[in-house]
Amino acid sequence: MADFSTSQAREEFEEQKKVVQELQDRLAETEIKVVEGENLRKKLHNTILELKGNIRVFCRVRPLLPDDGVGTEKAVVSYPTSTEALGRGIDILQNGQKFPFTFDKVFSHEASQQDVFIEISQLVQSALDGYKVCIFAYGQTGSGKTYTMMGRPEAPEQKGLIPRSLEQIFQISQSLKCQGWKYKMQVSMLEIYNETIRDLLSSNRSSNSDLTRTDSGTLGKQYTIKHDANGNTYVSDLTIVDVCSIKEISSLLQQAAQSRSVGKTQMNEQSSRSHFVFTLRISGVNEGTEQQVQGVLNLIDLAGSERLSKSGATGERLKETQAINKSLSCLSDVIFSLAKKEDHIPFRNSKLTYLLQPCLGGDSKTLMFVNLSPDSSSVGESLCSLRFASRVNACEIGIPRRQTNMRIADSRLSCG
Ligand SMILES: Nc1ncnc2c1ncn2[C@@H]1O[C@H](COP(=O)(O)OP(=O)(O)OP(=O)(O)O)[C@@H](O)[C@H]1O
Repeated sequence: MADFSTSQAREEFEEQKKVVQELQDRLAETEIKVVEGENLRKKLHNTILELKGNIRVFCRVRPLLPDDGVGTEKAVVSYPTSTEALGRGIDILQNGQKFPFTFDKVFSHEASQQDVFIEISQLVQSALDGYKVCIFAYGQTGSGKTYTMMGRPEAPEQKGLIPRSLEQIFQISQSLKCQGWKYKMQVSMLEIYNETIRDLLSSNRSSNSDLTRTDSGTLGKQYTIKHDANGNTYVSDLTIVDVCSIKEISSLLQQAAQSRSVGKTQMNEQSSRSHFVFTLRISGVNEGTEQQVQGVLNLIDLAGSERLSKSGATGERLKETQAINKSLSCLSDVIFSLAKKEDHIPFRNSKLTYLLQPCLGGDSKTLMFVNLSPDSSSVGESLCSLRFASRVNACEIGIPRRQTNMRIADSRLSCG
């Protein structure tokens, strides 16, 4: 009797074990399918957006910082969990009222630099395939634009999108060598400060910060923005440096960081008061197939978008804030005109919009980050930024075009 019940129990146990194993296998299969499904969703989503020609918008909320002050930690930001809005929605609470927004992607304060980079790495890679790519960060002072774009280069896991993108580009260009591809890379870096372009890689810039704050760039240099028929942008007299390695770019980034104007406002100790534009031009030639590609990667850290009343700026700082507000309001004029499909788009109204013309009005793949501070005292600014970002997201700028041709056809054309 005892033997019978033991063997029955063993059989039941074996049966249960089989069921558990089957369930585990099915779970593993489903998990793989979910990952595959998510990858497919991302790919289709990207394709749809490319076909629609919209500017993509990613939103990123930074963590609360000790400097944010006591009483500002009240939760004003939340993330909807519904299937449609998961990972794409953000709700802002102001005076008991909830304001919902949806973007292509929303990163909470928990997102790491790597999490953010994974989402843009495909876009970065397309610069190597011959596309013009433009990524810019918009948001109030201290909301995490520079952290997102540059990060803290001294800590590897906190490196931002610029160093990560460049590392990826160099890695992939190396691995494409065996397929016959050779790439030439050129870097330029500029800032727009009080409506004046400054060359951040010029070797003969004045080191006197007061002088450089008020002069019109490096002496005798014009820095005129020009667009050619292919939608490529050039800035006259701007230093362009050939680069062969990530190490070379890193030292150029350091040089540029030292040259950047930084000032103090009530909102951020080390507030960057200028728009920073990093440009990498990529020319690729395939020795085997004679194919040529020309891509551009523009990475832009805009100056803080806070309103005058909040920044507490006076004197020189007030002038800067007014200039920043002017160029950012020109940017929003351009965005609104594009959204309304007006015949005339006022690109020429500011240096920033004229420089960005091919990214905003042309055939680039453009992505905007809207950065937010999570503290309750920033809720008004956050709403302004999110409303602007929603308009940007709705803008159709055209279908991205790849700049590629055959070397033979090219040389015939130039001979003829
Ligand atoms: N995701 C994040 N994780 C950790 N710290 C962050 C994050 N985002 C921003 N910070 C920190 O918050 C502070 C302000 O960020 P940051 O300087 O990037 O703001 P900003 O928007 O670029 O300001 P500005 O307009 O003055 O350039 C910095 O100390 C930065 O290191």
